[in-house]
Amino acid sequence: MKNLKLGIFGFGCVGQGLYHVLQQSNAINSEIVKICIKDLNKPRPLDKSYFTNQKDDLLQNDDIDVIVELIDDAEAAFSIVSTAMNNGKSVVSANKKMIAEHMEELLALQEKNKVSFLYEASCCASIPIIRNLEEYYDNDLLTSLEGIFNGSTNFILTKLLTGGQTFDEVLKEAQNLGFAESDPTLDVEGIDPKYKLCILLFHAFGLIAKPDDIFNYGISKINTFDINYAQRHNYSIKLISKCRIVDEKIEAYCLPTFLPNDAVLSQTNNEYNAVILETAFAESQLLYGKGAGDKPTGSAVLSDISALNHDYKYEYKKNARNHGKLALCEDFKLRLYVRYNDSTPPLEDFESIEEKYASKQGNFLVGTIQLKHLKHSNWINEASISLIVLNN
Ligand SMILES: NC(=O)C1=CN([C@@H]2O[C@H](COP(=O)(O)OP(=O)(O)OC[C@H]3O[C@@H](n4cnc5c(N)ncnc54)[C@H](OP(=O)(O)O)[C@@H]3O)[C@@H](O)[C@H]2O)C=CC1
Ligand SMILES: N[C@@H](CC=O)C(=O)O
Repeated sequence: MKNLKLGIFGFGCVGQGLYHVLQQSNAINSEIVKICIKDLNKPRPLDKSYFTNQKDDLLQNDDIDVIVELIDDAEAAFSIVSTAMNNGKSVVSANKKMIAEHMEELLALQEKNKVSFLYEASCCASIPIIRNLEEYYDNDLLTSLEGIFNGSTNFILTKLLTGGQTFDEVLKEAQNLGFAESDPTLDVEGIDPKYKLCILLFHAFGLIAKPDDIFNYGISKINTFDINYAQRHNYSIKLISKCRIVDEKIEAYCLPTFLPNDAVLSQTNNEYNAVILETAFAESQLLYGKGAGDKPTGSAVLSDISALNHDYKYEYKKNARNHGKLALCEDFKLRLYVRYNDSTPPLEDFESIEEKYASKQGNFLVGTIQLKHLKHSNWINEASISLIVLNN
């Protein structure tokens, strides 16, 4: 077995999680050579000699074979990862924003430099979804992939539905536990799970989608009125990311969704994530595990480092096979609950309205709308509007 020499960028939640996991695992032979962080004055649980704030101490260091990128700044991460690959080093990353925004450049860098770039931890943290999509679901029978791809929002929704705490209190708890992004807007507005959806869409179907092309709506406007609606109907509320192939087109979105309490995804609580895959013959399959947190995420990073010991690379076979054949589409229907306090949303945007309710506490309608009308409307951004998908 090789003795991999690691240069780690970032020693926050995930960096420290990886350190603990590496200490406790004897499955791989690796050594941390240096750790690059921003602030040299922060107290650290390791000897000072490990740390530097000079990226070239790692990137230009011939003793380092593998760069492990675990920082919270996507643009700095892209520069680090690009330089590392151009210097012939393999890279492991957990940075979904950077990967979703730069997928094409990252593919070219791997190709040009003949290095490996692995990022299992970027999607649903501890759930081994990317390598499964690459290896096990390497066929044309996968038709859809959906699930809960964000630990912080699932933690918040679980606590809000249980009652007793405000949105801000639960968000703070998710931040203290290390689940939330440094900018938690990425979590609560459904942007972080959309980045993950872009990555998984690529590994599932070979389509590179830009984050801006996929519609997302967050959970920040969900209030007691919506929670009461869910409880009256025996529903949970989950932030669902979904993509599926219909007639060589891909329908994809990330939206809060009411689900019956006995649905599999309703049983996925707190920081747990779940992915449901639909295939032609195996039918429905479920992957479940912690979607955020130090050691669960560190464990996925460890698995990538271990894969490098065996010279593992993603082959992106579906990209080669489906290149140019599939495209995102926006003309599909959603059954939607819309809660509003002030003015009624423009009813002409809807194909049909099946229920309209008004009271002193709040108003809602249930209707069917095409994604293209929803995505391009302005009224959905009003502070008093909340959107939640209702499954049939
Ligand atoms: N937290 C989680 O549960 C998960 C996080 N991720 C992803 O992992 C990555 C890291 O997240 P997390 O550990 O939570 O973040 P933290 O905020 O806890 O830690 C970030 C670390 O990055 C360092 N850093 C920031 N910018 C630079 C830079 N330019 N050069 C060197 N070091 C830098 C910081 O240094 P300093 O210590 O000096 O401030 C800090 O050590 C992110 O991309 C995140 O999206 C993925 C899955 C799960
Ligand atoms: N902020 C993210 C961390 C893991 O990707 C989340 O809450 O899921």
